[in-house]
Amino acid sequence: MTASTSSYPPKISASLKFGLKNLKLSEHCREVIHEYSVMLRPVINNVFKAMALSLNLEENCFLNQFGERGVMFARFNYYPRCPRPDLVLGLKPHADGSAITVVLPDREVEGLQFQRDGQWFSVPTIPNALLINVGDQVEVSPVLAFFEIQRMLPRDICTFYTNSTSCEERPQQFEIAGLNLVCVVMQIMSNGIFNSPMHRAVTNAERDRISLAVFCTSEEENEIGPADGLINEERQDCTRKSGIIPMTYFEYYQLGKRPIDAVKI
Ligand SMILES: O=C(O)CCC(=O)C(=O)O
Ligand SMILES: [Fe+2]
Repeated sequence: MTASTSSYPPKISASLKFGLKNLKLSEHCREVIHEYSVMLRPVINNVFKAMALSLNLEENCFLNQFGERGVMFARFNYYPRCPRPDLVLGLKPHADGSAITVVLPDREVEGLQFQRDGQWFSVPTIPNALLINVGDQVEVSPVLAFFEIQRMLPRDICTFYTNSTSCEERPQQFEIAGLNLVCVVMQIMSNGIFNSPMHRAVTNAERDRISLAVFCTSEEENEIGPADGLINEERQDCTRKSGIIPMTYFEYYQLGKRPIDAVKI
């Protein structure tokens, strides 16, 4: 599997369309993804620390729950251009099930939108920036932090995108090392203070759009609970003890439900 062009997104072999289930990552792509995940770790650590400090908590309290071996899984999204974006679902409204999600949005094409007060707002493109979706503090506005990074992913990582331009075909997503049970960790660890915002992705009439979302979830065996200092007389524990949801994230997704609702008391 090789990138056949230096354009962004690159054109790829049509054979990918038939073999997504059996998709084997080339050695080089594995290395790139690994390198990217290693580079993300200090970014993630800093975000967790900043979130804790913003609540006047001990700076490692979220990080400790996330664990040394927190899990990351990557989703490559490809949204083919469509002459009637109004008729096409890009990525339907959802809240991520991760603790935090690091999104590498398309450099040039907008498409990601967040909901506030029932209205959708587009996230502007900022070249060479990562978007960290850490939920919103007052239940209405997403807190997005943009981190300039020195370099973007090498382009051939994009060989995993399908190359359909048909708007009948739903945008493709596939995961690497996906999880079946996902917990809405951040909302739980912060006892409902940071809420994961609803967001969606829309398609573009003229241009294809791509993005890479890396979902960071806590170590699988960790039991998640509100951080010390966040439960008091005014604010009781508002989630069930274990953050694990008894149904898979994607079953909720299909039903258009929010997984967090399953663990709220
Ligand atoms: O395509 C995007 O910019 C966002 C993708 C996203 O929200 C997701 O994969 O969960
Ligand atoms: Fe998302």
